[in-house]
Amino acid sequence: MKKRLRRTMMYVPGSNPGMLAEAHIYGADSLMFDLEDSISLLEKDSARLLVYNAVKNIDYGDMEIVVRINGLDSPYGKNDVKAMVRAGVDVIRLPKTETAKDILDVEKIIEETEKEIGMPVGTIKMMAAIESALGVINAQEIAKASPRIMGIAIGAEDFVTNMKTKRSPEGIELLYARSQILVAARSAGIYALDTVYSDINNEEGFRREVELIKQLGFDGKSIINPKQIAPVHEIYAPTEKEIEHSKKVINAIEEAEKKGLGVVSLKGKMIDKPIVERAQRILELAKASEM
Ligand SMILES: CC(=O)SCCNC(=O)CCNC(=O)[C@H](O)C(C)(C)COP(=O)(O)OP(=O)(O)OC[C@H]1O[C@@H](n2cnc3c(N)ncnc32)[C@H](O)[C@@H]1OP(=O)(O)O
Ligand SMILES: O=C([O-])CC(=O)C(=O)O
Ligand SMILES: [Mg+2]
Repeated sequence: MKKRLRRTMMYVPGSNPGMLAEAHIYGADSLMFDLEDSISLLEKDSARLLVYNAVKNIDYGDMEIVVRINGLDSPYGKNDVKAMVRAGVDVIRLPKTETAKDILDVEKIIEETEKEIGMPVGTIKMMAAIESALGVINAQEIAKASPRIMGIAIGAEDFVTNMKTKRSPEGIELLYARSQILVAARSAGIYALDTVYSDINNEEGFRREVELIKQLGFDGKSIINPKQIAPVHEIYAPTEKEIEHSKKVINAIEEAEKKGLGVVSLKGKMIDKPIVERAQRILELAKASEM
């Protein structure tokens, strides 16, 4: 699977033609067209058609196109899946995923549609949003349910509702779910995406949350507004100091390897395999951030 940066995945309501037409100009890493909770029941069918036409006709370039479908327990889910495979989206995101079976049921329709239109089976990737206690408990089986799954995400608004609480600035109510989702994603070797921050004018609060989720280990965040792109990219970018240090680590280990050593010290600190891996990741992120 192509390695991508997924620091920002921006929701775009599928019912808004203006936003669908312009969403790619702001520079998010991925766009996520929504057919689920931002769309009223009256607009479900027209939004599906709008998103289908947008994906078919607008040149989004290299940008990753994700579509959040409605669940198969709704009257819209099956048609959403079929239309989005036909449109040729990169990723179908299933909301409110609770079990591996939820994934397999959607995958079956994806595969049938791929075969119908002569698309190689496996082309369309999947993503699961985990938004309930049951989903969190089953995070590991969800993450491993299919080789199509490129990542899992937490959906905190639904999750806190299910948990009979609400979101706080510190996010203590999300710590267990975030950690569980991260561990599940890492154990499956896939991406982990954090949830939306709804207060779009509170930049300070947003930045605090982004610092927290970066430190926990998330690859990035679902966002809802172009204003949220720059702070995330800025916070995820490695500092000059980190880049310089990482280069020294790589040089030191290369020198050590020439001498047949697996561990060396750099300015009195031990350098071995995990530290080298971290340095490599920082340099990859720096390259991708065009630093
Ligand atoms: C719990 C959940 O399920 S969350 C996921 C579902 N929610 C969503 O998808 C909501 C996505 N976000 C939005 O619809 C909007 O950002 C809103 C309604 C929250 C705020 O909208 P606005 O008040 O218009 O925001 P703002 O004034 O910052 O917009 C500035 C520009 O960015 C555009 N824009 C704003 N949000 C988006 C977006 N998500 N995607 C694309 N373009 C956007 C606006 O159209 C506007 O463009 P213009 O200057 O050409 O007119
Ligand atoms: O994906 C998200 O973060 C938005 C969402 O559905 C939720 O929070 O319930
Ligand atoms: Mg939700």
